[in-house]
Amino acid sequence: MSLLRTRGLTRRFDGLTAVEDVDFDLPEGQVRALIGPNGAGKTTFVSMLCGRIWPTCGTVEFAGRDVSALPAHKRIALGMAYTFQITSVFPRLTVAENVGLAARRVRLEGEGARLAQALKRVGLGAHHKALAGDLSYGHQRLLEIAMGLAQEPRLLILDEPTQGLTDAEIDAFKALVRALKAATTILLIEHNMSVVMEVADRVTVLDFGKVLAEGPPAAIRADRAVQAAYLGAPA
Ligand SMILES: Nc1ncnc2c1ncn2[C@@H]1O[C@H](COP(=O)(O)OP(=O)(O)OP(=O)(O)O)[C@@H](O)[C@H]1O
Repeated sequence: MSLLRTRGLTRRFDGLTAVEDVDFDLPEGQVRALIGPNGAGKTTFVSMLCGRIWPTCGTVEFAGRDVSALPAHKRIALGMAYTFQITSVFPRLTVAENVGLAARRVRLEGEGARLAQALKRVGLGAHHKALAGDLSYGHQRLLEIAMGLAQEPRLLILDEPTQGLTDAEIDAFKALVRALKAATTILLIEHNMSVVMEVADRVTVLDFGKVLAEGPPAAIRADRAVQAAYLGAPA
């Protein structure tokens, strides 16, 4: 059974259709990469999954339930966690306080061991007392992932998690995704193809708001239509 499913998901902004009629199925336990050229509709699509923006039409189902009309905090309570380019990090709180706040959003008590574990998993264990705003950009990205993990989600949605990370941090991120895989379904928007090739079970390609291709990473990389979309040329 799909943990996440959309049918006919569409979003228009004024005259522009950012996401058009997307049917998407993500089985439990899978790591799925969502890729596509700039402006393809990736962030708009995942924003509708999370309830950050409303679709123009279409449905989102999560864990067998139609969540299309649920606001974001109710989807989080059902087990959907997401990161959107450090938008949820409070810079004047400590790293530990940020993770504790994230856990309490799903009414999980911020009990020390679990929160420490979330920080350790992303390699920030030694930084728990630091002010979040004093962390490097890459560390703030990792903190946001720890905040998601502290919610013990069934589905973790990551919007460009490796953007701004150093090579060493990217390697740590790849290891983290492999380690999480047994317990958490992951959907990640990713521009770095080495990350996609190494961690994704399957890849969905969006282009002009529509699904252009879906399949295993190696097949997607070899797909002429996908290559053409990135070059902006017809296949
Ligand atoms: N709030 C908005 N108002 C108007 N147009 C928008 C809005 N948000 C997104 N768009 C447009 O929708 C299209 C898809 O944007 P989106 O950010 O979802 O693409 P993306 O694939 O995530 O791009 P990128 O890889 O550059 O982040 C773009 O043409 C964008 O300009």
